[in-house]
Amino acid sequence: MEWLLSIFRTQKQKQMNIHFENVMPIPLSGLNHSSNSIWGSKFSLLKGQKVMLNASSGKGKTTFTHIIAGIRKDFNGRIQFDEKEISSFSPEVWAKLRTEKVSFIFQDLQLFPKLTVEENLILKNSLTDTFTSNELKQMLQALQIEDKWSIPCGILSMGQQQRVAIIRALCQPFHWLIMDEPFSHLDLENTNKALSLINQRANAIDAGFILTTLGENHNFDFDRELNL
Ligand SMILES: Nc1ncnc2c1ncn2[C@@H]1O[C@H](COP(=O)(O)OP(=O)(O)OP(=O)(O)O)[C@@H](O)[C@H]1O
Repeated sequence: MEWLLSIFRTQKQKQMNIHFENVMPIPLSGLNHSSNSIWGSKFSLLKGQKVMLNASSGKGKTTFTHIIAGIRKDFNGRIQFDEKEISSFSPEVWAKLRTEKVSFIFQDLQLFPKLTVEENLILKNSLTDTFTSNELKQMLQALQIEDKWSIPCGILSMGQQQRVAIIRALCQPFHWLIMDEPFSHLDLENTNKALSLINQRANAIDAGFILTTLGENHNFDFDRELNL
């Protein structure tokens, strides 16, 4: 790793595993899937693993992330967070999970466009008081957008917005960080910096992450590669 940010406090947590059994989204169930596709198969993602899900457009990357986020329930099969089946979770359980255990970067980012970078970050960070203002600024600096602190997110470039969304997703405790094509508007240098930041934060808290991509090269040694 080329640089290290010193703000990430080491925090050991009892992390969770994710188990998949014969998961098949209903809209994709009539299609042919390759023999190494995760759809319809049985596998587990173990705590702390760094996972890449690589598939071409339309294969179901977003569907996969939305199913894990509890946003979509139109699938057959079972998914368990440790021994608990996610289809049984109430909205309250999902809300607690999303604050404390699973963080997401959705493809459409879901930033508040009229709010500044600072306001977008503080809104999320204040739920768990994970970082100080100064630490947030250091993360912006690490991703070369420190001059955007007071700028409304809606007028940033897409690549700048992606970097804000990445930092925002780090502003909570998590066992897993799920990211749907988070670097699609970033050049290689910024992709490497962002992935390094994510990895440092994940390592500090023993967390894992799942990153979907369209097959771009990442200068990173993933523990596991999944296909659709
Ligand atoms: N609710 C739905 N009803 C019917 N078909 C759907 C539904 N949601 C997704 N699909 C279909 O499932 C397929 C996978 O969509 P998805 O958005 O998950 O792909 P993706 O791999 O993320 O694509 P991209 O890389 O272009 O973002 C597409 O053919 C899409 O039209």
